Amino acid sequence: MKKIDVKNIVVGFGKGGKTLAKFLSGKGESVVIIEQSTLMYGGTCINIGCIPSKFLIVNGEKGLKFTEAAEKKAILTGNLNLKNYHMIADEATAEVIDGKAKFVSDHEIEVMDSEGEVIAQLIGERIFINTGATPVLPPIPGLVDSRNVVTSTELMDLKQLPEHLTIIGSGYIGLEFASMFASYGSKVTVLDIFDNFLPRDDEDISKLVRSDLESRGIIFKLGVKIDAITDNSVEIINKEGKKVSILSDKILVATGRKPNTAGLGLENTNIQLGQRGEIVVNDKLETTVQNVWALGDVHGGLQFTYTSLDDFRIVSNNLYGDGKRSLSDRKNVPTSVFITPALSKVGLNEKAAKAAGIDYRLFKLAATAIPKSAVLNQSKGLLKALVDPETDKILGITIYAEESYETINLISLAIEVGLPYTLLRDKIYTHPTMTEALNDLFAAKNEVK
Ligand SMILES: Cc1cc2nc3c(=O)[nH]c(=O)nc-3n(C[C@H](O)[C@H](O)[C@H](O)COP(=O)(O)OP(=O)(O)OC[C@H]3O[C@@H](n4cnc5c(N)ncnc54)[C@H](O)[C@@H]3O)c2cc1C
Ligand SMILES: NC(=O)c1ccc[n+]([C@@H]2O[C@H](COP(=O)([O-])OP(=O)(O)OC[C@H]3O[C@@H](n4cnc5c(N)ncnc54)[C@H](O)[C@@H]3O)[C@@H](O)[C@H]2O)c1
Repeated sequence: MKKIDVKNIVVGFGKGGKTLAKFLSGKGESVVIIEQSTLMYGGTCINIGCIPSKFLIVNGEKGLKFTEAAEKKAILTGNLNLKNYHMIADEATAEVIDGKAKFVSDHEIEVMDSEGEVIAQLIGERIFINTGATPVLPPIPGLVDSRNVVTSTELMDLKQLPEHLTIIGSGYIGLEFASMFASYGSKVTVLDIFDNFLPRDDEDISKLVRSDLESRGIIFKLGVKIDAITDNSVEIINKEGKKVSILSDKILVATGRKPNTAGLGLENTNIQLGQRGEIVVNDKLETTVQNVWALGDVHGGLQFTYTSLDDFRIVSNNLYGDGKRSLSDRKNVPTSVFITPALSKVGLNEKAAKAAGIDYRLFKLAATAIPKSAVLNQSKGLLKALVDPETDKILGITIYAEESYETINLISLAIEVGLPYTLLRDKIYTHPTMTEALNDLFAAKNEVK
């Protein structure tokens, strides 16, 4: 068994952790990164999250057969996994240890192999926890016993397209996978305990998204109680109190992801957990134990690859920069749900502005007015922007339109630096692009009075 005394231990090969491991080894410091699964070098995003799901979404839209797309996806993730492994393992002062990490005290960690055998004992001057999140499995009778219940990870690895896919949860994963599998030809039903579809979006946007998804054959049953799951059906009680059985050859559970701290041995430390099992951190991502930090999904809050990457910026800035970067700087984080077309947002929408009592001017444009929509043969969608009546600064935007996942980053920057909307309205953009919609969106004729 190895005994290692090292300056830096990174627990989990996630986005924030691997970027930090590379950064620290680049400074010539000793770093050990511990990863429990060889299939997960590089973390959730590249192996079982963003990249494979977006690859399948894009290829479904292009009309590829599911089995062919799934095979190509496996090659892509395999290559990325290997590249990520070498990115750290090839560094002179870094080492990758395969196994599950468990704290035995504040700065001591044991690593176990798949049989639970301890294969290494480590003492780290600094420890960075980056263990991500795992799917929440609601206590629905039959859920754990059904042979056909899957998480997003297993669903993406199927060899055959399910004929009837039922999805429990209408959040990010639920909607992206509904859109994806509808493209491949599955009959998709989406269930949610809440009746309120896309509860944080403006009503005109959420109604439009729902009717567009329904027009592609996706069935929504919202505000339902899921009574039981069998091998081939989901039994629900609908809003009218009637029992309904939904034929399903696969059932995707997409009811949220919780911080992954199970088995990490935090009970052997002074690292505090919050009410939802998240590692409690301060504004600089320090845990309640000195020289132990937490990055990414495991500390609660937003669950995105790009926020985990930003956690790396906070930690590295505090270790080696001016120490000024913190979680409170994280404002106007853009988001995109990769349905077809994509739903992207940054800053305030009408709902949030009204709730906060913030005055706004509203601009609205149907995506059909954008020339590039015709080029892409996708004219569905709606753009809404809120502007401060006093300063002309943009308060927020919702873009439900093709390629909004690109355009949103420009608006996020405009909000960050406080540009007036007139600058975006009058800027020269290349043509034909979805971004040039900003010329039109902010035109006087599109202000809603
Ligand atoms: C299907 C899906 C699609 C998604 N799509 C997007 C998207 O389009 N855009 C986006 O920004 N986000 C997306 N996300 C969310 C995003 O993937 C996560 O927020 C992000 O990957 C979290 O990264 P992380 O740094 O917290 O850790 P992770 O990347 O989750 O890495 C944690 C690592 O720690 C390892 N680990 C856990 N416990 C231990 C232990 N005890 N010992 C050793 N190793 C351990 C795990 O095996 C894992 O490799 C998606 C997620 C899913 C599931
Ligand atoms: N494009 C992206 O950036 C992207 C894509 C996928 C995932 N993600 C990240 O992954 C996280 C997890 O995604 P998710 O979709 O699992 O969670 P989510 O929180 O986005 O949605 C969960 C949904 O499940 C519903 N739900 C909860 N319990 C239920 C129950 N018992 N029965 C029926 N419905 C129930 C909720 O009402 C909600 O609509 C997201 O929050 C997001 O941060 C991001």
